[in-house]
Amino acid sequence: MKVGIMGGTFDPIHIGHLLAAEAARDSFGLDQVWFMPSHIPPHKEQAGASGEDRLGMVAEAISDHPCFRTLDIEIRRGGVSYTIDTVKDIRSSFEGIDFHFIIGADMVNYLPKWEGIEELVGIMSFIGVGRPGSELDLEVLPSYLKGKVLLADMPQVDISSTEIRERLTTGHSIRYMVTDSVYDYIRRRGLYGIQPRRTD
Ligand SMILES: Nc1ncnc2c1ncn2[C@@H]1O[C@H](COP(=O)(O)OP(=O)(O)OP(=O)(O)O)[C@@H](O)[C@H]1O
Ligand SMILES: O=C(O)c1ccc[n+]([C@@H]2O[C@H](COP(=O)([O-])O)[C@@H](O)[C@H]2O)c1
Repeated sequence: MKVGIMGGTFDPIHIGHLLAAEAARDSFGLDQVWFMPSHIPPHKEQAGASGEDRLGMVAEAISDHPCFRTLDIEIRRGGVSYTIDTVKDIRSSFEGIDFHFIIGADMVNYLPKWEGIEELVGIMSFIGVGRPGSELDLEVLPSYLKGKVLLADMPQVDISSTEIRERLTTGHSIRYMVTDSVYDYIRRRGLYGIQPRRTD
């Protein structure tokens, strides 16, 4: 079985994440994609929403896709979510699965700085997708990453969780940047500084 892992902070999950996962699934015939929110993201500020809410939003966003699942291993483990630790854990729990880690172009360029990256590429490959604002040039990657990053075509969307949080705190619409179900979750829970309110 071929599984893509879509790791992220998902603060909140948006359509860029969903398109990336679907492009990877479609391009490489993945049987499933597991969405895995980090607890504390490495090399980035701690998320604004709790792990429970970020996992809840992910579950809402992917509920209608037959091949998408959530994976709460990093939220449960706590601490800083280094991918090398996670991959070693899941490798022993899910023997025989061929794992591919899905990342946007910004993360492809950042791969050489990942903890234990040389060991990590010996365990699994990466699927990279384009993202506006980040040049995707595999030629500039160090030799140990050559052939380890496969590319999936996706319609590029210039959306980030940062922009969504900023729009919410300044009272602007985020409709269509996230699924309706995520929008409802944010309103129901009063996340990112908005007043909680019923959505029914
Ligand atoms: N619009 C997008 N297009 C393609 N890939 C994306 C897009 N947004 C995020 N990704 C990728 O999804 C993964 C998880 O991203 P993350 O949850 O940090 O979202 P983000 O929008 O980059 O968040 P933030 O703005 O808070 O930094 C990363 O590999 C990232 O490159
Ligand atoms: O292990 C690392 O050193 C590492 C460094 C940067 C990012 N990652 C992982 O890459 C995924 C996307 O990261 P982010 O910061 O865009 O949410 C997420 O699963 C992170 O845990 C992992």
